[in-house]
Amino acid sequence: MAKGTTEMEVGSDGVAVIYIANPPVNALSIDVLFSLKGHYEEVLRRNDVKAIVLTGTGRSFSAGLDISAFADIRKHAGKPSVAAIDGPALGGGLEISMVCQARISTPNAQLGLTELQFGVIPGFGGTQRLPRLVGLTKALEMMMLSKPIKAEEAHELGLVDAVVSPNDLLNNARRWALDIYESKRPWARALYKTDKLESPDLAREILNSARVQSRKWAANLQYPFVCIDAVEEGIVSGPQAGLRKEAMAFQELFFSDTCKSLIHVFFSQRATSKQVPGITDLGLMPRKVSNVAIVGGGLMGSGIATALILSHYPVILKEVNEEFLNAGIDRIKENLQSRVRKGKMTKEKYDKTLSLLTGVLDYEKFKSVDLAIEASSISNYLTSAASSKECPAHIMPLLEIVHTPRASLQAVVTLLDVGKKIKKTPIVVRNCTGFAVNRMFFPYTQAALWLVDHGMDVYKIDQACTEFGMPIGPFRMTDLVGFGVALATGMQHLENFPERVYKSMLISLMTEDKRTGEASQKGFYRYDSKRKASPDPEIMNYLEESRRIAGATPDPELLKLDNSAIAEMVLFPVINEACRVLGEGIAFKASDLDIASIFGMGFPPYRGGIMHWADSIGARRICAMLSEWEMKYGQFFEPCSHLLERAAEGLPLSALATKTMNNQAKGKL
Ligand SMILES: C[C@@H](O)CC(=O)SCCNC(=O)CCNC(=O)[C@H](O)C(C)(C)COP(=O)(O)OP(=O)(O)OC[C@H]1O[C@@H](n2cnc3c(N)ncnc32)[C@H](O)[C@@H]1OP(=O)(O)O
Repeated sequence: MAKGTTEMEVGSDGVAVIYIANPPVNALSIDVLFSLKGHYEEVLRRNDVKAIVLTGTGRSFSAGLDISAFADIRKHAGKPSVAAIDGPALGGGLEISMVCQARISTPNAQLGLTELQFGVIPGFGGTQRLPRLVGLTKALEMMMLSKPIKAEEAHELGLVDAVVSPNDLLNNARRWALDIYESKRPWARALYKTDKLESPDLAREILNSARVQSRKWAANLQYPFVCIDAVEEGIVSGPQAGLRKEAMAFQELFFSDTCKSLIHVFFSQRATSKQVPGITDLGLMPRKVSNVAIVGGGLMGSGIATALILSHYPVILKEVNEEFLNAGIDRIKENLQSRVRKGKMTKEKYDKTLSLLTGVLDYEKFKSVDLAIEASSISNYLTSAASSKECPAHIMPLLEIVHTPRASLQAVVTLLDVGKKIKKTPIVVRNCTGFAVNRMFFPYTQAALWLVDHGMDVYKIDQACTEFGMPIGPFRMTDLVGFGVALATGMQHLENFPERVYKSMLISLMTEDKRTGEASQKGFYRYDSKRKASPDPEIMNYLEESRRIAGATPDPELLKLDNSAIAEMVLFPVINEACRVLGEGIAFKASDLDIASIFGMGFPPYRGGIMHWADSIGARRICAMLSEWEMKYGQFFEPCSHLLERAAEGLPLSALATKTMNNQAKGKL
């Protein structure tokens, strides 16, 4: 079935208006592009058509290439085209508008070449036209950051020729197109503009600076550098050469694993709140939430309160006594003041936001709230919103909504809506120790401690994990969260999963000597006053004592492992635990765990998330490696049934195994 099309109407003024019609965002599917090509060929043949306006149906010009398709577009000469832009014009959407001779937009247009968020580069001429319309520096910034700009800035830069009201958009564009047709306005062709381009020497400096910047955030990635190379080719050898380099590079990148992974993340992130079986498919609508009450003003509660008042929700914060309440309010003030210090918030906005907060010591005002969130340990009668304890809730992009048996489905649907409104990515999980993120990643530190007790170097393990793409290694992370949290979390898991907790004494030994992580300026690393971490030779004493207590002897085989193999030995147990979380029904779908791993633990998005990455390796290989390690080193590595079943059947980890399907059919699950 065709996915989208273009529609055309020719007015008595001789202007053909072509509408891109592929709701909801007018993505450029193959059907749309072929239809667009057909309409352009038709208007070039028609004598009653003097000029063309290209626009989108609904409130979107176009969100760019339909990222499940690949297409090509040819430039059209002969009759002037003007793009009439309302809403997003992103990726290929902006690119086809730059092929037009002019662009008219409404004030709420968003214009950007956002392809790098999918691991590709602009493929419809954007690497050549955007620099020539807005200058090299701004063009590189927009492409590297995948960050759209608003109409006003686009107009100042010359990307948009006029900004008009939505009601005047089409008529303005028609008039503009006719003016070009009647030679009252220039026939502009962005591809050959040069007035915005910097001098060759300055351009070379700008391009190299972009490469240096990209190395800081994209050390493991190729596509940002491929984009810069395509831009440079056009500057050095001319726009046609640049187009050729861009087209070849785009095709190669579009079929890469990185692109597939990033597209998977894009759709999975949107699916976390839309496809929750047994919850979002019941026709329940989110209740209107005008104000929220929070029980508990600790790190979690004050973070949630901060996120809510930043999104303009009035919040009632309840604590057990004046001291705790003031402490909670002070945490929230500090969270806001930090934004003021960083220039993200004005003093006026600070005052206005803080005025939304009311502190109470009883439940009297709870009678008038629409939503209550418990962020302490009082009960599971309410919907408990928790995220990884290592990061304040207003910073954490992930919101784990714990669907306890007593939490109403209505409350969950409403919290999903509130979660998105406070700019979080919500996932629904069932209740268990550590919910999804902390449970899945508990083995991250455990496996690392096991490797260290068997002779491996602490800093080599961290380096192997950061080379894999994790933001920080397990030991640097343990220093960051603090040994108190690490020990408390360890106790929780030991109580609930004793058969698969590795009992290392290393952290306890260090804690006895007041080595408790970054806060004490020494843990696995030593920290200077600016929190810069350096390896600390003093930990050797603790390592030797820990190895002695563990009765572990250094394994020569382990010490030969390269960094890629070390990362697998740390992360395959994480995959194993993720499979348990999925198999036990704690998580509703594998893609939710992908999003949880990325947004909750910084798992590299360009690998698609923990389960997507696991499926790129295959259940069979992961199972075989874990089984081999279990034979050699013990139960910590024992593959779970979810993994074993899929390995046996050669299924992806996200698939329902035959046994599971049969059990469900018998009502056993
Ligand atoms: C030719 C080359 O240059 C390559 C390209 O063009 S690559 C594509 C570049 N495009 C983008 O980066 C834009 C991606 N989309 C967005 O940023 C946002 O969707 C939006 C700003 C356009 C709209 O945001 P919002 O209003 O929040 O709505 P959603 O994000 O939820 O999107 C609504 C549904 O549309 C689907 N969708 C969005 N963009 C695309 C796309 N490019 N291709 C296919 N589908 C797209 C999205 O998944 C939502 O679908 P759902 O089923 O409703 O969940």
